[in-house]
Amino acid sequence: MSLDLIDLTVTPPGATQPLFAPLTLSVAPGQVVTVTGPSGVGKSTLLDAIGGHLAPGFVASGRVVLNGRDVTRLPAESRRIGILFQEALLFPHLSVGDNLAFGLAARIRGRAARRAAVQAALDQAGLSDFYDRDPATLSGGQRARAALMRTALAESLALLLDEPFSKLDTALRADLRRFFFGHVQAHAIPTLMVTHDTEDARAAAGPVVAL
Ligand SMILES: Nc1ncnc2c1ncn2[C@@H]1O[C@H](COP(=O)(O)OP(=O)(O)OP(=O)(O)O)[C@@H](O)[C@H]1O
Repeated sequence: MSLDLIDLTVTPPGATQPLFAPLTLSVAPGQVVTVTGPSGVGKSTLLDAIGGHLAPGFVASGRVVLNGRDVTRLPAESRRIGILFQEALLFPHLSVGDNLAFGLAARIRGRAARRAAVQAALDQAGLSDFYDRDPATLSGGQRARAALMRTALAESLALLLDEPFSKLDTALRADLRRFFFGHVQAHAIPTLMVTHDTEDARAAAGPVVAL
């Protein structure tokens, strides 16, 4: 799987200039490209444009190509690009485990096999006993970990991460980086990560692009 951006940029509502110079970039299968840049330059907006989630009034130009297919005009739900926002959201009406199982149905057949895959991810995230918990009862850090694991398990053709590890304490952060980047590599998922954390970039071990 590969992700290609061709002359991609975004102009905010009412502005005459795009936020950043048109970006052309190839993300190889399993590669993690880190995106940095000053506050307000448009890093989160770039991820929104790639995922097809731009807020009303923002206009993108250029192209987004996934596995050689131009997805620029496709709605977000047809792109199969997974996004992990800074404010990690879980579905409030599902248990933590069912949140992680969401999206697994197509890939892993059988309830027991799905439950085992989810439990393994929860164990990895230090959330072993959380399968049946209501997401509303989790701390911010626990929610961030669960959302990270849900994103890892979902069947995405590419992943976009916005400060994915910022809410986690140091020990867990190193563990989850290892898990997440290992997962991305094993499944050959091209990944773009916005971060201010130089340790994140080092662990990702891919190119760094400054907007
Ligand atoms: N509704 C809007 N109308 C016009 N401009 C907007 C609107 N919403 C956001 N912007 C501008 O879009 C720009 C890009 O914001 P974005 O959140 O993508 O930046 P960022 O690089 O991710 O910043 P940070 O590192 O602080 O999260 C900002 O300069 C912001 O002022």
